[in-house]
Amino acid sequence: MVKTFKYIYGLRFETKGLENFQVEGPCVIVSNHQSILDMIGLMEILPDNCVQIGKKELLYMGPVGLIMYLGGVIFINRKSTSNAKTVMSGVAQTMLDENVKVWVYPEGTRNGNGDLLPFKKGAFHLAIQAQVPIIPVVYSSFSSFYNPAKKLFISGKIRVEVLQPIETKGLKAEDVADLTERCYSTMRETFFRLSGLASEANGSAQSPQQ
Ligand SMILES: CCCCCCCCCCCCCCCCC(=O)SCCNC(=O)CCNC(=O)[C@H](O)C(C)(C)COP(=O)(O)OP(=O)(O)OC[C@H]1O[C@@H](n2cnc3c(N)ncnc32)[C@H](O)[C@@H]1OP(=O)(O)O
Ligand SMILES: CCCCCCCC/C=C\CCCCCCCC(=O)OC[C@@H](O)COP(=O)(O)O
Repeated sequence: MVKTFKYIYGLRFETKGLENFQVEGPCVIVSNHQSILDMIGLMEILPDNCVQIGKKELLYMGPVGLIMYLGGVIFINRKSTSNAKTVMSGVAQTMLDENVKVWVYPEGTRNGNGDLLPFKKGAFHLAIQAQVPIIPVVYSSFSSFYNPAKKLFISGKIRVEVLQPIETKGLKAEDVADLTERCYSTMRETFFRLSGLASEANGSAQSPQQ
């Protein structure tokens, strides 16, 4: 149902690389998060047996929270790193036992400023703990058709690219920072390419540590 909202809002999706989802077994999918419109983009390409990590406040959104709960969304408390870590280490085991893919928005919040925020590390810890590949997914910028500050919301096209899986076999906790950085720079480059933006337009690249 959420997927069909694209017709109401006049959104078109142009998707590339869906074959990259055909990995054996579970994986961690990471993607950029600009707005609630991402829920339409999520449903457009959602693979089977895939659950998302969401902030726990969403659980209290009435029927929407209930649907998410029944759909298997994993809720974390972002205000408590230790809670989020505990929940996510349980997820590593479950995804292996039950062969599920986990979708994480590594920016940790919505961000429509025409760039990617530095990535949080949870998704990368999760992939390394479970020793499963990471599949990055990038959605082009919505700014040409959707900008709440300018009261702009017209029809538009979203380019989506599912990138090649990044293996984590043999990586350890000390490799998380490097893995995060690699994913971030690949996704940021892809974001600018898909959005038709020059990377310099938004200042120099920030490393996830900054
Ligand atoms: C009307 C129709 C209705 C229909 C409805 C149906 C709708 C269905 C929709 C589907 C639902 C979709 C839901 C989407 C929801 C989207 C969201 O909510 S996005 C927001 C929530 N998501 C996230 O925040 C995920 C990304 N965040 C992280 O991964 C974070 O790392 C964190 C796990 C939350 C922790 O964050 P924070 O406390 O800010 O800490 P960090 O700086 O990242 O890390 C601190 C420190 O801890 C280390 N660390 C982090 N994780 C781990 C771990 N798992 N194990 C071990 N260590 C970990 C990290 O390395 C840092 O240490 P360092 O020394 O600095 O490296
Ligand atoms: C004018 C725009 C209207 C767009 C409507 C699009 C249709 C939306 C489809 C389904 C609605 C229900 C899904 C609700 C899930 C909300 C997920 C979400 O985007 O949560 C925000 C969270 O990630 C980050 O939170 P913050 O940015 O830190 O706070």
